Formats: sequence, C-alpha cells, structure tokens
Amino acid sequence: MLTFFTFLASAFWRHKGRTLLLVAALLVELAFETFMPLSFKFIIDLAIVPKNYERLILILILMGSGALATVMIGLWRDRMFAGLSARMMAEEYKRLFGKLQTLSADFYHRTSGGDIVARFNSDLISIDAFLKLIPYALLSLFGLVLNLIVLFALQWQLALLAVVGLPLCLIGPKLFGKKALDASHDWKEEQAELTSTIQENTGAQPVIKAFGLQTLFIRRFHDRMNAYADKSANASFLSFLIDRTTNMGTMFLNLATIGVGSLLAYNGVLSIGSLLAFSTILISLSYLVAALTWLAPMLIEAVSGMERVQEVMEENPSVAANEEGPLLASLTGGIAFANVTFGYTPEHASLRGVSLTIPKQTYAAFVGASGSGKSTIINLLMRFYDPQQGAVLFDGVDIRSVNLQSLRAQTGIVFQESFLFRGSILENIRLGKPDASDAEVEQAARNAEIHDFIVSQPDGYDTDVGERGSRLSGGQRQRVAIARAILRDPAILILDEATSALDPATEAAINRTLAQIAASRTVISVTHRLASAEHADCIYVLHQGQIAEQGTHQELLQLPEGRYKQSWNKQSGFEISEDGFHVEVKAERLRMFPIFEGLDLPLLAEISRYFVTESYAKERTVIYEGDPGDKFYVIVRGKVEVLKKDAQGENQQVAVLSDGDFLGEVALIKNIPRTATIRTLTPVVFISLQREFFQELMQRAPHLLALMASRL
Ligand SMILES: Nc1ncnc2c1ncn2[C@@H]1O[C@H](COP(=O)(O)OP(=O)(O)OP(=O)(O)O)[C@@H](O)[C@H]1O
Repeated sequence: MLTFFTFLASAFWRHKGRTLLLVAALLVELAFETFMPLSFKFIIDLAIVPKNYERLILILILMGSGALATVMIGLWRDRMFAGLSARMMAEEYKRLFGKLQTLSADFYHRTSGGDIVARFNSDLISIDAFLKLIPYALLSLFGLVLNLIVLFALQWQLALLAVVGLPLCLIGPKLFGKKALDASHDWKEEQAELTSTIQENTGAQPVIKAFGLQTLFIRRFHDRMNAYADKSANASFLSFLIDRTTNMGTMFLNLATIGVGSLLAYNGVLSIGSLLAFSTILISLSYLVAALTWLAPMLIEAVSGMERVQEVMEENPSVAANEEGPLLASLTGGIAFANVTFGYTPEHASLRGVSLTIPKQTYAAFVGASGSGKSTIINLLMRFYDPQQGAVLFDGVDIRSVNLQSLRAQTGIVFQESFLFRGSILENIRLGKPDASDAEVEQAARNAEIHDFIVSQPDGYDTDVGERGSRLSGGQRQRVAIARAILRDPAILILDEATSALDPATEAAINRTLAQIAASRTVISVTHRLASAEHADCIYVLHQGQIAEQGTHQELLQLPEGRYKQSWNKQSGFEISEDGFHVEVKAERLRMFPIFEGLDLPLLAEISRYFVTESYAKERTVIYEGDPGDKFYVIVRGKVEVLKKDAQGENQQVAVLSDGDFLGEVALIKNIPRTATIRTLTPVVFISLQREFFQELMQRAPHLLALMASRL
C-alpha cells in the first residue's frame, strides 16, 4: 500500500503545477455539488415559505450560473487530467522498461517472458485504471468532509449521530481489506502464469503438432484456467464483500438519521428546509461513501499491481554495469581466464578452474561436446555473468573493475540464431553502431557479402525483414547479423556457433566471409563442428567444464587417444556435395561404428553405397518412440535431441547428439520398436541405411550377421 501511495505522491509532485490546478478545479466542483442540496434550505426557508419571488429567481439564477461554470471547469479539468495521467503512466512504463534493460541474464533465465509481459499489460494497466479515477476519488473524499461540515452547521446533534455511525460503513474494508489485497496479488500471479502458458504454447506449435501434444496441452490449459478462475472468483468476491458491507452500513445510518431528524422537525427543533437539506446531503454522503468503496477493489488491484512492478524495480543486476568505473583501454596484449570457476546454479559448476590466454589478433576456437561449457566461456567474456572464482582479464585488468559498456564496445558477436528486429535491413545493421552513416552501413553489408542481395530487392536497404527476420533466409539473416557485428569494427569478434544452423553451401560461403573479416582481429569462436576450428591458432577442447586439451589442429591430432582426435575421426570420412543433398561415406569411416567392426573394406564399400542422404529442417521429429525401427542413422551435420517419455508420459531430453554420432543401429539386425524419440535442434543432414538392404548384403557373410546380433 505504502509503495503505491509513494508512487502517487512522487508522480504528482513531479507535476506539481498541474496538480495544484487540478485540486483548484476539484474544489470549485465540490463547492457547487455541496451547494446544490443545501439550496433546498434557501429556496424553502428564504423564498418559498416567506413567498419572496425575487429572492427565488435570484437563487435560481445563481444556481444556473454556478452549474454552467462548474461544467466548463469540469470539462477543462478532464482534458488536463487526461494528459497528466497519460504522462504519468508513460513515465512508469519507461521506468520499468529501462529497469529491464539493466537486469542481467540470470533474471531472464529465472523469470518467464509471460510474467514480464504481464507486468506491463496487466499490472501497469490496473495502476492506470485507478490513476484515471483519482479526481473522482478526491471529489468523493473532499465531498465527504465538506458535507460533514455542512451537516454540523445545519444540526450538530444529528450530524454527530451520522459521524458516530460512519465507522459502520468501514467495517467491510477493515475485515476484508487485507484478504482482498492478498487474493488480488495471487490472482495477478496466476494471470502472469496464464500469459506465459499462452505465449509458450503459440511459440511451440510446431513441436506440439509434431508430437501430437494438443490433448495434453489442452488438459494442462484447462487445469491452469480452473486455477485462474478460482483465484479470480476469490479476489472478486472479497472485493464485492467490501462493497456490500459498506452499502449495508450506509443504509442503516441513513435510516437512523432520517428517523431522528424527522422527530426533531416534528418537535420544531429543525426547520423543514433544514430537514430536507439534511436528508439530501445525507443521501449524497452515502453515495460518496458508496463511490469510495466502489473504488476500493480498483485500489486493491492497483496496489497489488504496483507491488509486482516494484518487485522488478527492486531487482539488482547480478552483473554491475560499473558506469562510474574506468573505461577499458583497447586490447594490446591479450585476454586471459585466470582460474575461473562458474556455475549457473550453486549445485553445478559449468566451468571449473579454467585458465588460458588468448593473445591479441589470434584465432581461438572452443570445441567440445554439448554441455561441456563452450557458450559459458562467451557468457563470461561478455560479462553476461561474472565468475564465482577467478577472473577474466583484458591486458591483465579484471573486466569487473571497468565500465561494462566500454568492454562490450570492443566486441562484436554473431550468435547461432541471430535476432533481427522488426524493421528494415538498414535499421537492423545500424544497430551495431547507431551513429553509423549510410556509407558505413553499406560497407559493412559489402564485407558481410549481403550488399548485392539487398540492392536486388525492390526496397533495397529499406526492405522489411519481418517478425524476427522471418522474411529472410537463415543465411541472409546470418549475413545481416555479421554486417551488424562488423559495423562496430570490433577488436574482438565472437562467433557462437555462428554457422552451425546453416546448410553446407551457405555455411561454407559464410565461413569464407568470416575468415576475411577475422584477419586483423582477435577471434573467439565456439563450435561443435571441428572443421570450422581447423585453422585456429589455438583450439581448446572442453570437457565437463575443464580444458581437456589445447593446441593447434595438428598438435591435437598427435595426441594418442586424445578427445580431439577421436572427435575429428568421428566427424571425418564424409563427403558432402556443395548443396548438401548428397553425402558419401568412406568405408574406413564405416568401420569405426561398433556394429560394422570386423567387416572387410570391400564389403563396407558396398554397404556405403546403400546409404541415402536425408535432410531435415530444425525442430522436426525424425523418429518417434515406439514406432517400428527399420533404419540406421548417422548424423553428418547438425544436432538432434534424444527424448524419452517419463512416468507422466512427457518427453524428457536424455542426450544431445551431433556431427558423427549415430543412432538406431539395432534396427539393422532386429525389428524392435524405437526406444526414444529423435528431434532435430538445427537443420540436420543424416545418412541412413535400410535394414532390408543391409540384410541382403549380409547374406554373403551370415556368420557376421549372427556375431553382430550377439553383440547387441
Ligand atoms: N541458464 C542456465 N542455467 C542453468 N544451467 C545452465 C544454463 N546454461 C547452461 N547451463 C549448463 O551449463 C553447462 C554448460 O553449458 P554451455 O551452454 O556452456 O555448454 P555448451 O558446450 O555451449 O553446449 P552446447 O554445444 O549444447 O551449446 C551445461 O551443463 C548446461 O546444462
């Protein structure tokens, strides 16, 4: 409650001039509204009873002029307050949005998008709804006080009775106010959950359809909706209860005072005019009390909305921007990780005691299995997170001690899925350097080799990219993102799986572009595709958050039984056509699959001819758990997730497989149902072998077939 009133006080204080005018206008309206019922006293006692016609006309003229003036002032006040309240709310929206820009990555990981959106489109809206009613609330409140004063002036004993009885009207708010506020807060949280559910559901439609999950999600939504309806009913009922109990109180109070007033008038203590004025004022008083209680539910919603907004406002960014800190000087020596340990959660360290040095203008590549900590290196380097132990150093300076913006100003980053904003290509590229001239933007587009495509479009650089860049292909989006990154002319270029979601031809083309841009910069690249790291000055092989091996490609291949060497062998042995539609696998590579162990090379060469190439887009299901299995798959490029149903029948990710991994070898020997679902995480190129072809070939070596079956 206090937070909300503090917000109101500071908002009105910021606009004190207009607030004063507002109060003045309200007082004029108030004076007139109080005078209206009082006019009965003057009309009856001063004009009608003494039969004074001139006085009657004078009073009516005064009333008419007052009404006209009040209407004009009211209109002006409405216009002025509409502007004032809109501005106050705009300030509040900006404050919340600005705060969100300062919060660190961990906030966005633990808070759902729907919850954040709900703070704007539900919580701020309820504050707005109440704010617009403030003149009305003030009018009611001031009216209450003024009417009470007038009542005392008319007949103080009767007025005393009204005042003593007034607390009757406040029993409801006292009894149910706190409960109603809590219920409203719960309801708003449920509202935020509902927004998240709907958002997630619309974003996940391809998965839901692919897995046939409609019924499951409808059932879940019904449960969520039922919980929402319960909370909504509880919150509304408590608000109604406050309203109802207050109305009951005013009704009894009216009855009591009218009864006593009539007795006083009967005994000649009160004039008829005063009695009429008194009861009219009392009725308007009860309207005012009713109006105030009608406002109570809205106040409760606004207060709980403000509490939720304030929760965000009170969040402290876990990574301090250090705006007052010294600016980071241009990199002259190198970047170092000094014994860095970091975990996203206290239970699990994603990097453990990592130490390394990347000299200026060299190319460092981080490779390793999924989950080994590659992206975490970049998260720490960009200060999306800070390490729990150790430090990241630029020329020996801990990056936590310098101004954060000056660190990020030295870097340009290209992600696997580059986010393009709604707007034109020009606007998207210019985000890399907002004050760049058109010529600079064009040069960046040329360097990213997207200029020719842009000018071939009817709208050229003004071509609209659509929602999240949906009107461009994956390769074009990535090139726009590269142009955006190089427009900054960064000393340090970071590539986070920048090409792994692209088809082979586009990937090769973009890699060539990146190689040109990379010369004369420090490049830090994260990739699971070793061919992309082959030419790096130093390759770091991560394993479970530690550096398992490091060196050049050649050095790493020399390490007997090294992880890099194994992965390299796993990812080699495939020849992919330029367009990515045809893959040849070498007999030697086939021999590395456990199932083909022991087969001679001529037989393997023949088997290799029976493999066919299959390409899948991102987020497609390749195999469904429980379906009959009749094919063996090898991933040539891309990533898939392996999903298994848990006890509740929901798919859980159990592994991520990538280039060189294989699945379903048992299908070559036996016809048994698939034990897991396989879904693509990126575009994937597989080669696959049908059981019937394989078995046909193996007729020549039946003893080997029997041996393979015994190994499974
Ligand atoms: N936001 C997060 N919250 C909790 N744990 C996380 C988060 N991000 C990553 N992790 C965990 O940290 C570890 C390292 O993750 P990281 O993303 O660095 O791996 P990676 O090598 O880049 O994997 P991939 O190739 O699949 O992207 C993993 O165990 C992962 O589950």
